[in-house]
Amino acid sequence: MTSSSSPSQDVHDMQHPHDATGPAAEPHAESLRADALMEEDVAWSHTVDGERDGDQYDRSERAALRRVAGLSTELEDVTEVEYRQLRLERVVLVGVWTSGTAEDADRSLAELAALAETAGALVLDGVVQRRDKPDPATYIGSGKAQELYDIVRDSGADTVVCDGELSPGQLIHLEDVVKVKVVDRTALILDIFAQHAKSREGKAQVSLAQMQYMLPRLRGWGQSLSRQMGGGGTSGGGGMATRGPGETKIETDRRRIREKMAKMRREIAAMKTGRELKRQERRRNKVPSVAIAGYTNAGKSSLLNRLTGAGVLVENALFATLDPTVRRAETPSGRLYTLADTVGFVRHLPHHLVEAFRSTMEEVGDSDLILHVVDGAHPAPEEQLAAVREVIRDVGAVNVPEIVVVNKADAADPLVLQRLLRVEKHAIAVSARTGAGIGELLSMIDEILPRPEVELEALIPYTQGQLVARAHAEGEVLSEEHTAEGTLLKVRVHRELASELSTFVLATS
Ligand SMILES: Nc1nc2c(ncn2[C@@H]2O[C@H](COP(=O)(O)OP(=O)(O)OP(=O)(O)O)[C@@H](O)[C@H]2O)c(=O)[nH]1
Ligand SMILES: [Mg+2]
Repeated sequence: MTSSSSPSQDVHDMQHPHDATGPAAEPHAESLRADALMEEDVAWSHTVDGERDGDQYDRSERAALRRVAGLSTELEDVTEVEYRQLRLERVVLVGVWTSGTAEDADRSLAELAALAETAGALVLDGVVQRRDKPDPATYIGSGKAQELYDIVRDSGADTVVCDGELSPGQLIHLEDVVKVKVVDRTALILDIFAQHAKSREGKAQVSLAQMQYMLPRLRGWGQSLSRQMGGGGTSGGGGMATRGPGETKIETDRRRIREKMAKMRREIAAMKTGRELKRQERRRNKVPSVAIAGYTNAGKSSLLNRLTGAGVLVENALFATLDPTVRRAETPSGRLYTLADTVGFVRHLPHHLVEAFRSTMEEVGDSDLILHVVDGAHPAPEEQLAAVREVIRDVGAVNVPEIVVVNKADAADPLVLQRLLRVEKHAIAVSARTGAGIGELLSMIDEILPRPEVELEALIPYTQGQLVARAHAEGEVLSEEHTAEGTLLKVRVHRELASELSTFVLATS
């Protein structure tokens, strides 16, 4: 699998948000290789019309579904009720700029805008206030909050999104001033994650993180909840002040949420065991693993597609990928390895999510090599590199070798590329889109991946064909000759396989 077949990296530059109804958009999951190694994967999906594949259909479908308001009145669905409420439509962004340059502040707000758009919102306006620290009561100062109210009223926004994590009190107070819903960056990211998670485990993790986030804020948002459940009557319009009889109800809700969280944790632990077993299986087979990590939207999935020809969802949206995808790949010298796509990083990833997605991160920490993808065309690639490394360090993946893959070389400023390549030891500029640099990247991977430690020569009888197959799959075949007595192999293998081959070995070196 080299760069020869690479479907549709570009399709998502064309916007086709909610129109996935035509026959061309049908998911075409074609099981090309049901490899035991990759059992945990969904079937490889292949692009049929050069434009869309199953995953992408999925994504459009998810986006379309999101707009259907299906509010349940069951308490079991408490998180769903609350989070459906979070469906953003027309938003105004607000940030507090405490340190750094004005450009830093603008960039941070631009990223918030991208996040909001990814969540399906229309961004109407954005304001930044310079302050030493956020106002303890209303996040931005009270004068600014009034101005914000004017902007909200004039623009017809229905939501304010703050560029930070706000305390429950700050959310309530600011809502009282601006008279529309106020959400913070954390809630926004959780919302995006909730929209994108696909696997059972991913969904469970996100919903656990949402509950964790919600628990201390239940009082504020609880009003809509009691409205949902109390058969109406208590709602008092704008503010969040009406509590009264809901107070004890909130207590009950809290308890039920805690119980649900405990149950969820147990379920997640069980799912984790299953995944862990598969990972061990791969490790036992000594298949080296490569993890693709990097800032969100850097082009990780595009790179995976380019390297393996897998039809993974690529989208110009943040957090398009939320479930770890593992594919098999082969080095130019014919060695097999696994290549894992991972969830993107973002600055100030909500803490609950770092916890929740520790599993993906563990995959990164556990790998033999990290391909750290960075968007060379981004205005501040160094910042992205640093932000990602912080998380990698957080999960203890410090001793894994890393290749910095500076992607989007086709669109990047050559000077920026030069600068990055000079600073980073193991770095290469590539374009997942055009394929430039991919050949060299493959050779670099080949060089760095650990090699099996035993080199031997064996004459394997034709009745033992499965051993020859394993030598190819798990080892590195240096030469192969078909003689009258059997297959003469010069091969480099790991110890276990070496001992299984021992009866046929002619020479070891
Ligand atoms: N110009 C250019 N654009 C690219 C290249 N690689 C990827 N892109 C675009 O960058 C956007 C993001 O690509 P993805 O592969 O989805 O990025 P990702 O890192 O997987 O993103 P998340 O899963 O959302 O974290 C898409 O619009 C791609 O078409 C490249 O080499 N050149
Ligand atoms: Mg992706």
